[in-house]
Amino acid sequence: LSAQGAERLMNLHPMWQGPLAVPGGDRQSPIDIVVRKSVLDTELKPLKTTYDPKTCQQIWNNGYSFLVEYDDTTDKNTLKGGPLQDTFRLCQFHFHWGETNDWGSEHTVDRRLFPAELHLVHWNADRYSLFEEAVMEDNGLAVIGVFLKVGKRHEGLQKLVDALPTIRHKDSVVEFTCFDPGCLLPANTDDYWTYHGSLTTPPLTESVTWIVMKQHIEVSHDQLAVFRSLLFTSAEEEVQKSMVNNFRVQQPLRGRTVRSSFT
Ligand SMILES: COc1ccc(C[C@H]2SC(=O)NC2=O)c(OC)c1
Ligand SMILES: [Zn+2]
Repeated sequence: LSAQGAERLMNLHPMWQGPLAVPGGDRQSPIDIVVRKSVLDTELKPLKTTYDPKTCQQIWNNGYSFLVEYDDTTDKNTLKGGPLQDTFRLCQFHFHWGETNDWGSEHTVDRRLFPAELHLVHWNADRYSLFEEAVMEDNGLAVIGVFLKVGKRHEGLQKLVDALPTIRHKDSVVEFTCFDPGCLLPANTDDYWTYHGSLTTPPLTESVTWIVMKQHIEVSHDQLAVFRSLLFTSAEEEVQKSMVNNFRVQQPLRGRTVRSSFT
């Protein structure tokens, strides 16, 4: 199925579109990254991430995806460098995936779809005191995107996969501790694309500096199948809907430049 096919399919799920036109929406996400149109920026620094697994708190199903949340009241989990001037704090990570391995990512690279995409969400702790404030500001958030491919089993992911059956329904939460989000980053984090965009779910605010890794990570078919066993619906609802295709379709570039840290 082509990206267009996935797009047609996506339009069956209006909830993922959110308002089609966002007021002044000229920096919406996700986008297709056209590699040959990206511009090398030699000023881009390597990413610097410091994550403390002990600050992992809980994993929960929010009815869109599942989130792993961290204590972001101190500077224990930080993202610096790359395109960023300030220090950003990790607050959560989550994924987007398809109903089959043929699609599922939000960003595409030369129209190539991946089966899933990881988002590590950070907020600008130098300028704001709360995530909720930063979400509304144009330099408020930095999200690292990592593509997933189906291949060998990801040992570090298994602890998270084993917790998913305990949060099958929307709004279920369980304690989740000692998880190092760094284990989900690819070996090479020096090569990435970066551009200014938005949240990919409502409220779609244009507050995100996107950092999309060139190198993907691999997970097994069975691990990804467990993602698809989650449900969009809460326990009370009579019709249960499996949590799949929770991605937004690519948005117009509107003249933006995608910079690359590599040639
Ligand atoms: C009210 O604040 C919000 C709302 C939604 C999201 C999640 C979106 S944004 C992304 O990258 N992927 C997603 O699914 C968020 O994340 C920073 C922040
Ligand atoms: Zn996301």
